[in-house]
Amino acid sequence: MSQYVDIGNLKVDQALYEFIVSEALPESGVADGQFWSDFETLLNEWTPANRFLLEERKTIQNQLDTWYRDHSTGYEFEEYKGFLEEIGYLEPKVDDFKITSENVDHEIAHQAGPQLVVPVDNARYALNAANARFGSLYDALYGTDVISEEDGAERGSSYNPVRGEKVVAYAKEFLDRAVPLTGSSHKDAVTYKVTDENLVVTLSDGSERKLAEPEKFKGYHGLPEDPSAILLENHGLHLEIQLDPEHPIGKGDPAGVKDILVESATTTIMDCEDSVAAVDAEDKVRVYKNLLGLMKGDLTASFNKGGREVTRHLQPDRSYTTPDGGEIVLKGRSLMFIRNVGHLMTTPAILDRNGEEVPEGIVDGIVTCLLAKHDLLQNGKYQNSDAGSIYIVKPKMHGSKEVAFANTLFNRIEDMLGLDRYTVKIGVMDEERRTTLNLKNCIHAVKERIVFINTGFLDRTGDEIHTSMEAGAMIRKQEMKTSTWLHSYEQSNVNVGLETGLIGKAQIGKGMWAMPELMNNMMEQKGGQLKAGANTAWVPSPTAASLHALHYHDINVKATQEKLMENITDKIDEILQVPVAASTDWNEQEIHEELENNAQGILGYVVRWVNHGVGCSKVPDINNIGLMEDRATLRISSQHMSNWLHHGIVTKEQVEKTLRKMAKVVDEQNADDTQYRPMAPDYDQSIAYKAARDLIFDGTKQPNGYTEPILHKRRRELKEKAFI
Ligand SMILES: CC(=O)SCCNC(=O)CCNC(=O)[C@H](O)C(C)(C)COP(=O)(O)OP(=O)(O)OC[C@H]1O[C@@H](n2cnc3c(N)ncnc32)[C@H](O)[C@@H]1OP(=O)(O)O
Ligand SMILES: O=CC(=O)O
Ligand SMILES: [Mg+2]
Repeated sequence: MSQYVDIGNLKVDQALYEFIVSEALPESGVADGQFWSDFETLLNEWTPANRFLLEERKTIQNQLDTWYRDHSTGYEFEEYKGFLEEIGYLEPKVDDFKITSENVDHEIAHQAGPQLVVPVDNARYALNAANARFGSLYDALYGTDVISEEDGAERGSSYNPVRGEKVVAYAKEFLDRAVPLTGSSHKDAVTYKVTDENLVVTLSDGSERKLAEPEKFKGYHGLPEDPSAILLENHGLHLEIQLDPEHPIGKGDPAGVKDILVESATTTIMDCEDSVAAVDAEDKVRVYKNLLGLMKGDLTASFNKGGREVTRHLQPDRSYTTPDGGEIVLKGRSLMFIRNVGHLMTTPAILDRNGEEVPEGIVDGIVTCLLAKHDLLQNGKYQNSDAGSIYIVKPKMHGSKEVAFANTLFNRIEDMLGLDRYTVKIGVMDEERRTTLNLKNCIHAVKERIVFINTGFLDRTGDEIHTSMEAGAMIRKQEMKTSTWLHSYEQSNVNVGLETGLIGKAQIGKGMWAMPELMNNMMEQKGGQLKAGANTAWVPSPTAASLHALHYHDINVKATQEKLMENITDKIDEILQVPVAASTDWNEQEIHEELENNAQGILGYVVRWVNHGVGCSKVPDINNIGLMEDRATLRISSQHMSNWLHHGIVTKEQVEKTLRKMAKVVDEQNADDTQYRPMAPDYDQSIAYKAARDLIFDGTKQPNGYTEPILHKRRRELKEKAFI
């Protein structure tokens, strides 16, 4: 239960207060008294504007609901578009402009590469993510389905040499594409050595080869005639051939190659939003503590792995001898962004002068920038931003006024923390329909500090369903992925990013691969995001980052973007194609499948969120494929079920029955977890089950279809019960 400290007219939760005063403020150059008085002023000034924007969301949604109901027998597209313009949903477009963001780190401005996302409340995972700048390609291949288990290549519990051979063959074929030898293959190499500042590779027939592009050789470890590592670079990304003829793997390799390290997550998003469950000050402090540890470089996590106690720290930088005998130092860690929460929620961590919870987005903005200031002041062991910037990702904003609000907030935070103007950079999630349609205006509102746009297609799909809830029954969830609106939204995002000058200054990013176990499919499909114009795309794990990194070697992202610049067209009319089903004559089996799949995902995710405070989980779907579920995927499933219920495709009884059935399935899936509290058979006693029900039965009433109001309420209810 919260104990509050009175600071001016604010009531600040004791735990948060103590963390800020004793850990976050010292050495930040910001004085305690001034900090709290500025905090209060900022809240007084900007809470009303925040509330106003949320009211505007409601007004717009009500107008849309009414319009769709009034046009239930059909409408002309131009009439619809005219209505959207009239209510300000479609904004008048700003004149052409280019962004002017400065002091942007190389990894964002110039280097195309994977972007890893991690729930920052989990120190073990967050450290792993920050360290995922380099990863073992052999491990990523061996441990995933990229290498098939056919012909004796099963994963098994001990090392399988047949599988090992396939891994090595795959990796060397990759080397032949990324850093080819003149007229030969890395498969034929028997030694790698450095002669006259060049990489010289001897083949089994005794002949010698050089790299087809010798300048790709960047450095080495060990002696030139007997190196233990060779550093290469392709498309700006590094890879390291590790040599050790004594190593169990190196021993079996003609050239003693024991592994190939690949530069993987060039950037990482430390997530305070959809992948965490932070409902009160206690949770927020856990999130902030980890972030401070990451910014100062002293975060550690100790845990038992495979029967051994392990303590994880941040990785140091990597140093190599250059071909001419000098030194090259590479960053050992991924460049970190911090994703704040959006404008919607309030937090009980601080109460204002009226005793009301304050906007969580404002608290996140102030506190996370304060934490990141330690990086700028070089108070820690390592440097995150060499360019002196703080990178904040702002999710779930609707239209340019909301982005402008974030911009003003960041101005105020900079003033409050003694930071130069535009030190705080912003990554804008393009994940709400009103932002997609007005993206150029949104970018304009932050043109001096924007460092990315990203198609968060998961939230965006949830918003698509909720926005047009009254328009009719939506197509099936799986069909959304190939629908017109989604395809044009993705294209439009790239077009607008290119048009407003993001190349060389900011990232054009694409969304999450939400099937962490289907890495082979990822390898087949995720390169498509780069061909479509992105220079970064989200991955759910370090392993996925190492594998996705190969796409950046195979595809010349910069050339692709430049080519796409030649064909920029307006996609608004296609984006406005509402995904209402043309026909609703799905058979019983199809309806059943849709319901069960959604219900299983919802329950499987919500039970861990509400009962255990876990914000991101791998939950099996009805085909038993583990899917990454977070609040955005929950938004889709719950809104989809609400939509079908609302339009009579399914009945309340059918939904209740499905929920009860799937709750048992989820209980069984969690049977091995001793901490797990089953939902069946006392469904009415399970707070988690009730949360899942609310999300569906009250889904049409949730603000923009968001799941956080219900999740927070139910999690707090559970925490209070546990406290009593
Ligand atoms: C729509 C959106 O907003 S998407 C953004 C939000 N989503 C995310 O952030 C996804 C983050 N990913 C995750 O949380 C996890 O990968 C999950 C929940 C999907 C799967 O987690 P698990 O079932 O524990 O994964 P699994 O057992 O396969 O792997 C665990 C190992 O991988 C590591 N790992 C998994 N995901 C990550 C990650 N994102 N970052 C760093 N390490 C990770 C863990 O540290 C662990 O390794 P360790 O034992 O050495 O510490
Ligand atoms: O935040 C990402 C999304 O897809 O939503
Ligand atoms: Mg999102």
